[in-house]
Amino acid sequence: MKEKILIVEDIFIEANNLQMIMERAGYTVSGIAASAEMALQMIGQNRPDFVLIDIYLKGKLTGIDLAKQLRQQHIAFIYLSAYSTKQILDEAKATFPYGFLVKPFREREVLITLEIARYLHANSLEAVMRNRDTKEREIQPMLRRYGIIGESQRLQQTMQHLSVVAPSDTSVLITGESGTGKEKIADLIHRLSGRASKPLIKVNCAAMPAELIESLLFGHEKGAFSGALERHIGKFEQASGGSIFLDEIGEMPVDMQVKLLRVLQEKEIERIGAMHSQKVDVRIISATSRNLEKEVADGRFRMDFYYRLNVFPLHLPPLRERREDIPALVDYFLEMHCRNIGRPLVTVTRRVMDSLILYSWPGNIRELEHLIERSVLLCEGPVITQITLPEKIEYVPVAQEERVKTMQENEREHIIDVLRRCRGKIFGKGGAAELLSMNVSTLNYRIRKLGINKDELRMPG
Ligand SMILES: Nc1ncnc2c1ncn2[C@@H]1O[C@H](COP(=O)(O)OP(=O)(O)OP(=O)(O)O)[C@@H](O)[C@H]1O
Repeated sequence: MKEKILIVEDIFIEANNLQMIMERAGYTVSGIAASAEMALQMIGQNRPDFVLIDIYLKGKLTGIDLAKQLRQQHIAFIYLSAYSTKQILDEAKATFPYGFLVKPFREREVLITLEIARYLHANSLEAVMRNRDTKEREIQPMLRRYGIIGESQRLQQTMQHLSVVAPSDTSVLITGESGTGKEKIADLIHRLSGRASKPLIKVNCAAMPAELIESLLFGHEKGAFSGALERHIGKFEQASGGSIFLDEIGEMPVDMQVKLLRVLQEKEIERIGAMHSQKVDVRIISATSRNLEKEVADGRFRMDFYYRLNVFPLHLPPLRERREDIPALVDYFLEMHCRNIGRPLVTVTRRVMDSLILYSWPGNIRELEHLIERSVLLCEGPVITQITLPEKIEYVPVAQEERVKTMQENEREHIIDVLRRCRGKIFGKGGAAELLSMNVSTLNYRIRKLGINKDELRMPG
């Protein structure tokens, strides 16, 4: 059975025409709403899979207003419109529709647009992450496309939370040590939000001179202070309609925290020297490597500001707490840096990989990335046989032979063990899939993924 579709269109003949097209193609039309308000009511009673929305509607809300709400509810939508100005088109794009149909449309066009929309919706990062059954299989390539490497439970949990918050306008506070990927995650939140077509403006709060912060963030009028030779548009205005990333927010001086709090509450800014304040529509994503709760307790960070920023916290664990991600990250950076300098792929020996897994990575992923980049440049053959880790920094005090096996290594060994017992038989009675209570395709996928080959199935010795 195909999806349920709600049509939001105030011209009866057009709505009726669409309904016929949909039903002929086997879709169920769950209703026709003549306004956005009516549509919201109908969605509350009977949730559709897709909504076709006319942009210009009777009533207070436009189709674009409705779309913003649908995005928050994770319902896919396609716009219908007879004409559109550049401004309307920009606004529509910012809501990330799954399609746009220009009236008058032909049946074939409508059906193809819907097919493509169904595909996009089913394959969006968010959809994949929401569907627990497909997660195992599809989440990695999807995250990889966004340059996020790591299969550890800890990282996956953070990504799950990210997929929930990204499409909304909620303020997010990303915490984690330096180099854990906070900026990368901020990029992803913006790209997965309805604001993706608008700018993401990044501000490093630690790098701004205290006396210039206000003018850099909010802007100033010409002549507002000596040296203000021209009008300056601040970062908040530059981010209009998009997001602002306040990195190292823990470094923000207390007097500026008060001013920023007002911006968050009133959604208004005032250029220095301006007569009036003005509205801004900006989503705030902030990050810190400090423990802000401690900063609040010590009186260095305002509690009210902290709570405003921390509506949705996302934590990135340090690399030493997710060592199982190290091999995949090493391979990723090896491939990336070899490609960058146009040389054939190099690998590392098992011994080198073990030492990388054991190291404590105080600089986290950034440190690992730089080390691999350096090693690729220095390596002359196809294999890196030695990597010198910084001397001053201690190895984790676990002897090599006592190293705790990663979950992947355990899984790999367990699957090999079972396959040996079944003499390589995977499906059918007494096969490995049955013994492991896994379905055959999942087992085959894991075998490929873990790089298990036939030679390993021979009994040792
Ligand atoms: N999961 C990941 N997969 C691949 N690369 C990653 C991942 N996370 C971070 N990186 C890379 O590691 C480097 C550091 O990441 P990023 O700058 O986002 O860290 P950060 O936490 O913002 O650091 P800082 O607090 O010092 O600003 C970047 O080059 C980034 O692309």
